[in-house]
Amino acid sequence: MYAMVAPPDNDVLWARSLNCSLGGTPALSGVSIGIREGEILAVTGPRGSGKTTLLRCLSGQLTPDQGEVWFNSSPVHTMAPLQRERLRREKFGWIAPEPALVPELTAWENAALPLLLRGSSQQAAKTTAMEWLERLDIGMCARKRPHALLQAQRQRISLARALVSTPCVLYADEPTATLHRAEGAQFLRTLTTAARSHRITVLLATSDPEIATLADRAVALLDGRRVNSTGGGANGAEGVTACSLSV
Ligand SMILES: Nc1ncnc2c1ncn2[C@@H]1O[C@H](COP(=O)(O)OP(=O)(O)OP(=O)(O)O)[C@@H](O)[C@H]1O
Repeated sequence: MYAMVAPPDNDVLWARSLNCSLGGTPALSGVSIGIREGEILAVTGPRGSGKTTLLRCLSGQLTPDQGEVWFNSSPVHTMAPLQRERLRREKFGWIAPEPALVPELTAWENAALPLLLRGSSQQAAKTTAMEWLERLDIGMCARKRPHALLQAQRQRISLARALVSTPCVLYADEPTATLHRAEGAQFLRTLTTAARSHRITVLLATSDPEIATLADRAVALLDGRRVNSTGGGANGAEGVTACSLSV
């Protein structure tokens, strides 16, 4: 008999024995993971190792074939689709490898979208979006449309859009994949600093071991399974430095 066990109290996200097949391919096989509140956790592994699938299962975008996903004390794996959608909208932020912005909207309008969709007034949404653009060093781009911006600026706008409603958890799926190395490093410092100063938990999927060192801890995947972790930022030393910055 399979007994359902509640997750540990100090884990904001917790998953047990996730199995997930996509188009007949086993993308995750028996993956268990716990993420503490405020932690920046890197999920590492080569292309096709299951990082995106794990983030999608943990964020309720994908229901695993087997296994449990808990967010605080709520079982995500048994939620109805509408409940999961509300959870994603209200508690989670997502940033993808490509900055998928609405081309007709300005930078601040793109960043404000989650607030407008939640019913915030135009003025309140604009004020908050502008604050986030300033914090992420792209205040000067606020009135420009995506086509007039550099890729690194566009990706910062998608970061502002992901953070504008101060989510509990930010899922960042290879967020620097389309940026040059130096831009990517700067972007990640901004992301981790903003997350730490607002106590936002981060799940950062990356195939780059160097990027994983910015995290507090790293878990590694290979062929859809957990393998020995490859480190993460020296017991949070990076975090201590970043916390002193005022983003
Ligand atoms: N929509 C899909 N249909 C069929 N197979 C898929 C689909 N999406 C992913 N897969 C397969 O599932 C496995 C895990 O893919 P996933 O995208 O989670 O890995 P990843 O580590 O995030 O890789 P990448 O860095 O390339 O995104 C791979 O074998 C991949 O080919």
